[in-house]
Formats: sequence, C-alpha cells, structure tokens
Amino acid sequence: METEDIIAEELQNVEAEIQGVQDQIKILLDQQERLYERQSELQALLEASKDSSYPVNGPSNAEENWSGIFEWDSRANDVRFNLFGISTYRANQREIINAVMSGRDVLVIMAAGGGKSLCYQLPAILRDGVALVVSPLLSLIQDQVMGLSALGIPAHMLTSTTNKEEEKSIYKSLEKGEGDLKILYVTPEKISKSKRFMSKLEKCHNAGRLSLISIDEAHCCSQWGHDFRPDYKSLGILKTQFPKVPVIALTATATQKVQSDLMEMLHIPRCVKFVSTVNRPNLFYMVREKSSVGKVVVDEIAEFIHHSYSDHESGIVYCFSRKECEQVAKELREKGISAHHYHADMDANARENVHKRWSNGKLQVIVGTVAFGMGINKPDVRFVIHHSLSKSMETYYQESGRAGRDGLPSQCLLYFRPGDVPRQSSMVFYENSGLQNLYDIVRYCQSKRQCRRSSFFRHFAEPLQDCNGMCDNCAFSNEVKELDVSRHAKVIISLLQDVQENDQRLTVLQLVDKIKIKHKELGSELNREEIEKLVIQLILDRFLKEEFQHTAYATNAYVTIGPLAKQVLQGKRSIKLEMTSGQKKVAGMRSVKHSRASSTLELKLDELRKELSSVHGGIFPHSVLSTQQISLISAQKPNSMELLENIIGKVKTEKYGSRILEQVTKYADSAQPDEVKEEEENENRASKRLKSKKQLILVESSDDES
Ligand SMILES: Nc1ncnc2c1ncn2[C@@H]1O[C@H](COP(=O)(O)OP(=O)(O)OP(=O)(O)O)[C@@H](O)[C@H]1O
Ligand SMILES: [Mg+2]
Repeated sequence: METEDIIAEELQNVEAEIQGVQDQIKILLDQQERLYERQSELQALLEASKDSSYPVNGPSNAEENWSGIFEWDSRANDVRFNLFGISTYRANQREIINAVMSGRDVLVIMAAGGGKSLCYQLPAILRDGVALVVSPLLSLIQDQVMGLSALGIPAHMLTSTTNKEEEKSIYKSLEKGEGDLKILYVTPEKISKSKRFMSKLEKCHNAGRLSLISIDEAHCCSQWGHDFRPDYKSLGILKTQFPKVPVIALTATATQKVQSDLMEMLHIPRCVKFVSTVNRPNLFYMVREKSSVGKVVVDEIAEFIHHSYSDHESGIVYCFSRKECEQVAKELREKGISAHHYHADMDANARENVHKRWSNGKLQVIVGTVAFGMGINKPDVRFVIHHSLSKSMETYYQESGRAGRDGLPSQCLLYFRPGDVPRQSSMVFYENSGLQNLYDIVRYCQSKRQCRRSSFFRHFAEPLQDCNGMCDNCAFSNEVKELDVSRHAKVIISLLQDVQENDQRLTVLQLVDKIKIKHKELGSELNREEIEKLVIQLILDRFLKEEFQHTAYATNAYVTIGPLAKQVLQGKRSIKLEMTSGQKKVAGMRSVKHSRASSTLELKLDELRKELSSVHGGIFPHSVLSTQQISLISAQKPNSMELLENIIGKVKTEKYGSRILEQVTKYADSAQPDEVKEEEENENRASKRLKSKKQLILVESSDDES
C-alpha cells in the first residue's frame, strides 16, 4: 500500500515536528518562569537598596518598632540567659520575639544556624498555655524535644513513635490543661490526618490555652522550595480555625516566590516579615580543581582533613552517587579518618545509627548523598566538602550552610571539574529551570576572579556585602590571565557543525577527544582540562547547548550547536578564558589551617560534655555546653559558681557547674598542646583571617546586649 506508506511517513514527520515544537515551548515557558522570578527578585532588590537598612522588616510594618521597650523585656532576658544560657540575641531575634509576643503573625527568613528556634521557643515559655510546633522530620523533633527537656522545659511530641500512654497524657493536657505541657511538637501529618488530634487542639484553643503556632522549615509548603511536603499544604487550616493565635513561620530559604507562596498557603497575608541576610560571614568558601583520577581527589580530601581538623572536628563530604559515597568513605577510612557513608539505599536504622554516632562525636565524617539533608541539627560542623558539584546555587547554599551553625569559623570546599557537568545536567534537565540553575553553580565554580559570596548575594537578590577575604578568590591574590580563545571556539563549533551534518552526536568528553585528535595545534595550546572548561563555558554562554537522549539504562547528555553559535563563527564575539598562573594553583592546593589549636582546658571540657551528655539521657554534647561556651569558660577561667553562672546561666550551672569547675581548677594553667607546633607553621593569609574572625565572634557573643 504505497499511499498508506507515504501518509504514515508524513504523519511520523509531523509528529516529530510537533514534538520538537512542544520541546521548544517547554524551554520557552521555563525561561519565562525564570524571568518572572528574577523580575520579582530584582524589584525586591531595588526596594531593599532604596531602603539603606537591610535586613528589612516587612513593608507593611515599617512604622512598627520591634526593637523598642516591651513589658516582657526583663522576663525574656531572664529566660534567654538563665534557661537557654544564651548571652546575647543575634540579629533580628529580639524583634521577632517581640512581634510574636505582641500577638502578630510573623514570617522569619533567616539563614541556617541563625537561631530561628529561640524565636518561637522563648515566646512559648513566656506566653500562657501550650505552643504548637509543626516540624517536618522526626529526627528534628526528637533533637529539639531532647534539647529542651535537658533544660527542664516541658516539651513533648506527638508522632508515629509516641506510645499510647504518652499520647493519652498529652491529649489530657490539651483538653483539660493538666500536666506540664508547654511546647508540643507534631509532624504535619497530625494536622492533616488526625481528626482526634485536631479536636483536642480545638478544645485547648477554646479554653484559651493555645499560646502560639510555629511552622518550622516552612518552605516545605511550597512546591518551589527544595523540600516540598504535601502535608504542609494543609497547614493553612490552623489560621482558619484559630485566627487569633499568632502564627510564626520560619525558613532558611529566601526566594521571593517561596516567601509569597508561604504567606498565601498559611493564610498569613498581613504577617510581619523579617528577612535576615543570607550571608554566613563565618564560612570560608573555596573551589578546587578536581583531578580526573578519583584516588587523587580522595587523597587531597584526606590531607585537608588531617591538616586542618586533627582534633577530630566534625565534617560532611557530599558525593554524587550512592556508590561514590561508599567508595569515598572506604578510602577515607583507609587513610585513618573515621568516616561512614549515608544514603537512601540504607535501611532507616542504619542511617539513624550513623547520624547518631556522628552527632555524638564518635564518627568524624559523614560521606553522604543529598539524602543527608534537612534533619542535620549539629551546630559544630567545621567543614562541608563537595566531592561533586551540587545541582544549583540554592542547593549548594543549603548543603554548605550546614557548616558552622554555631557561628564559629568553618570551611566549605567544592571540587569541580567540567566533566562532572553532564552527569548533573542529565539528571536535572527535566526539572523546572533545572539546567539554568545548574549553569548558575557551574559559573560559580568556573570563575577565578569573582567573590564567591557575591554569587550568593546575587542569587538571592540581596545587596552585596563585604566578603572580608572569606573566600578563595578574595583571600589569595593570584594573577588571573584572560586568554583570547575565539579561534579555538570557532574550531570547536565548526567541528560540531560537521558532526551534526553527518547526523552524529558527541558527548562533551567525545568532543574534547576529537579536538585533541583532529586539531593537534589546539591541543598544544590548551591542555585537556582547559578545552573541557572552554566547551562548558561555550554551553553557559549559549554558543553551544546540551541535548539529552534517553536509553534503556540512562539519559545521555550530548553537546550541539547553540542559538548564538553564528556570532562566534562570524567573528562577532570574542571568547575569553580565565586562567590562573601557577601560583594560585599552589596556594589553592594547600589546606587552610582553620583556627587556633584548642587549649588543654578546652579539650578537657569537650571530653566532659561528651561524658555528661551520655549520662544525662543521651542528649547531644552541644546541649550540655556549646563550643562557644567552652571557649568562653576557657578564656575567663571562672573559679566560683557565681562567675560560671555569668557565662552559662543558672540552669546549666546548677546541673553541671561542679564538674565544670573541677576541670577549670585542674587545667586552668596548662599550656596549649599545639602552641609550639602551630607557631612553626607558615600560615597563609586566609588562615590568619579565620583566626581573627574566631576571636571577633567570641567578643561579640560575650557582650550582653541587655
Ligand atoms: N543568640 C544566640 N547566641 C548564641 N548562640 C545561639 C543564639 N541563638 C541560637 N544560638 C545557637 O545557634 C545554633 C543554631 O540555632 P538554631 O538551631 O535555632 O538555628 P536555625 O536558624 O533553626 O537553623 P536551621 O535553618 O539550620 O534549622 C544552636 O546551637 C543555638 O543554640
Ligand atoms: Mg531550625
């Protein structure tokens, strides 16, 4: 049937064309979405720049002064210091507490480790009745309840692990006000699925005993956030049912889109908004060139940890795949580092066990995939190393941000090689703006000049702040040359054109191989890594583009001619490649010694907090004493309960004071164990900055604001 064949063939062609058009529409819609988002971010940035004081308090509340004097000031100060052992408020904490205490709904955007918990825990204690806290993860809830209980604060949780008896007593407290319930943690499923719980909560409210509602990790409401949880969508019911109870929603995620989504979904359109800076001044950001030989990368990571963190300080290494996690953890162990992998293929018990050992300081490094995420509450993570790049700036900000939540100097190191880009792009290309987001972080990695911090400010549409030399590009003064590679780019594009005309496709690596074989003259001017880097740069600038093809086993990423290729072929655009002189490479390859060595007293206090934590019901060591408190005790060497109380507050002094003073008396005069060794070290500029930063932070936090 010849005619039928012809028609069928044409039909096939038309269908292929339709598919092509649909693909293009999808790309354009993604682009439009991204532009809208950027537009609103830029509008917000413009507003914020007009108003010279950033962080901003919500626009509708400009006239309200949340830092003034309030009737609860002295009670709040007492609870802050004597109960929580916190000597000064951090930025925005006091204002947020005052807004909640005034009965307002509040939205808090504050960086990881900024101290969001205190913003609802303190009002929960000051206000009469029970505070409800919704939190997405069991592990987060357990950590919080354990920490609060250790301070003697009546906190409980209702989750899948709560036994019947406990549940009964909690319900009784809600219904009749019996017992000692002050803060109740629940997962979102309790609100969306348990009618019984909601009816008890209603009774508690009707009796005037529901003091406030806190939604932690509130970005889980939004599909645009990175940890969307369907059950968070129904939390709007809380405001509808209990309109007069203040709602405080807290998140570390800053995009405008997520913010407006949250306000809408939680029904808090007139909330007071507190947006703190995304800046994490205590984090030192750096990117290193990643060798194509796996063993070399792990050797470097091990050397970095041995050199900078010989006191067993905690860290995280993020890897791309589960297999890679296991391999890297194994190789680190072989190099004498206590490391264990963590990924979604492990059963829940094994994962929890690894997490616990790490939180208790028994394991130094967790080597994880992105599955090691939101539940990480450990404040003293000193380093986060990315063995492979993250899929976006946002993800990298979150992951690296798990370092230094206690405000002390910490390092974020990312290993980058252009060959890792197609691995990621074939995973993210089908996501909303997935490729654009990936290309943003690739730009971050490829740049040898631009301040790393400034990329975060730009990404989160925030005015620039000084980096204070706390990234590799600002700290190391290296010569960056710009090489004109327009000729090389032309050759690459022409070669690809020929390949495409012959209906063939090439991956990035195949393309580089071909260039090395067919154009030896280019190979003698640029080495393999530089050609790879150039190809990636051409993709970022849309002279080339990536295309994807599914096979039965994987999605392959190919590189093809991009929409702007003609401009290079016609010589209308010149292409420059940033290159560093050898000096930078050498400086960058060396480890940065992170901070001064701990004194004997500090080490002894660290041992003591580990011991006390295990005898006090398995709470975490940092719940006994924070690293900052250890540094303060070691600097001030208090010799009486009264003096110790001035540093760590009443509750902790009563609980642990005599044991702490024992150590102070015993080790107050001991010399620094590493004093001599350290002086001999030829520290580079960056380490000096980190050192002075530590002192600066301690002075700041020992000043009592009140
Ligand atoms: N004013 C303060 N002074 C000193 N330490 C503080 C202060 N406020 C909070 N902290 C400490 O900082 C650490 C991080 O606090 P918190 O867990 O509340 O952070 P967070 O903002 O909720 O971060 P994340 O987004 O990661 O959940 C904790 O160890 C906490 O005790
Ligand atoms: Mg938190």
